[in-house]
Amino acid sequence: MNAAVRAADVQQLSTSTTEENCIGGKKPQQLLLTDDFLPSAPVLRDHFESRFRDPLNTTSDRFVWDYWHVPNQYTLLRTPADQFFPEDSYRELEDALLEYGEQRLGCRGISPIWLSYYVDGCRQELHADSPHGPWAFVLSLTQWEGRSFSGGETMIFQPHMLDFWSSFDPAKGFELKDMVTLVEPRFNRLTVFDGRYPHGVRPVEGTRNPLCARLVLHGWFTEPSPFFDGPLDEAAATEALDSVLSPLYEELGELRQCLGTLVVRFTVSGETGQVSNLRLLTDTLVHVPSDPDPDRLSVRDKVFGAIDHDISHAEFPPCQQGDTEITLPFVFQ
Ligand SMILES: O=C(O)CCC(=O)C(=O)O
Ligand SMILES: [Fe+2]
Repeated sequence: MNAAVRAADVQQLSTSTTEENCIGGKKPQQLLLTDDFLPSAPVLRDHFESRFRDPLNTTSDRFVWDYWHVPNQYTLLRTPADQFFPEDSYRELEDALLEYGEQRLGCRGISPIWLSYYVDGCRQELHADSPHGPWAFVLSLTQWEGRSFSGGETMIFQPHMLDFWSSFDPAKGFELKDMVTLVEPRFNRLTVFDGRYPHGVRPVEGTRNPLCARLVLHGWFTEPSPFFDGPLDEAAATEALDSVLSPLYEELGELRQCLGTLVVRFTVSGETGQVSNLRLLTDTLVHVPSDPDPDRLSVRDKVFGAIDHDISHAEFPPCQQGDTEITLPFVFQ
């Protein structure tokens, strides 16, 4: 088996699973890949190269790199991307990430973006980033094809590693590829993953030249928050939503413990105020393993069922100007 994933291999969120629920998926999402993410990626790459092309040129803009070394944990060179790139190029990058976050993840913010390069000896050992936001991202500017180093893949614990014994097979050997998913940082690939899973960057070996290094932009999507896209008056919509959400939150609070973020999106008809097209945008909801529920997926089904039922029956005020899309996150912590 090839341990590296291709974009096509990555799980897509199913929009329909159990008979009673319309929303929901069998498993939480862990990894989302988008190749050819940013049209201006070559411009960013060119800018990086222009700063290193002449190693004997000592203008002050060369002195922006932090050699970040935490013994046995992190070794890489990094700089804040907003100070490194020209304003226009940086704006394009930030806008594309914000748009992706809003449309695809229901997250309205991003953390400050780092630009990091990895030459021989650089790496990130296993760690988890849960406080930073529900999704970590890595946008690669690495010339991956024809690279002169080994390593450099993002490695992410496979979910069964956090529930080791229930899937343990004593008859089978077990190697790195069976424990982690390796994602190649191909040029202009956006890798988005649930940073709560232990993850890292495999040691880069073989080049000391920044022009040949692993080069990535990275950070976190933050602020899962409700937003409204359409003509419905936000104050009126909020009032209608609140009357559904109070009992729903109470109901969800009584369920067994879950951790993660669910984001749903639905359409409110301008004509009738009724809800349709309720769907799940993202889902990282996991059942807390120490909670003694023999059927560990059932709590997810209960959550989906409650949200589905209550949101589908919400009544919004009609709005002559047309339909409104509402995005609504549920954060379980
Ligand atoms: O560069 C990567 O692939 C992962 C980066 C990461 O995990 C981090 O910056 O926390
Ligand atoms: Fe990380």
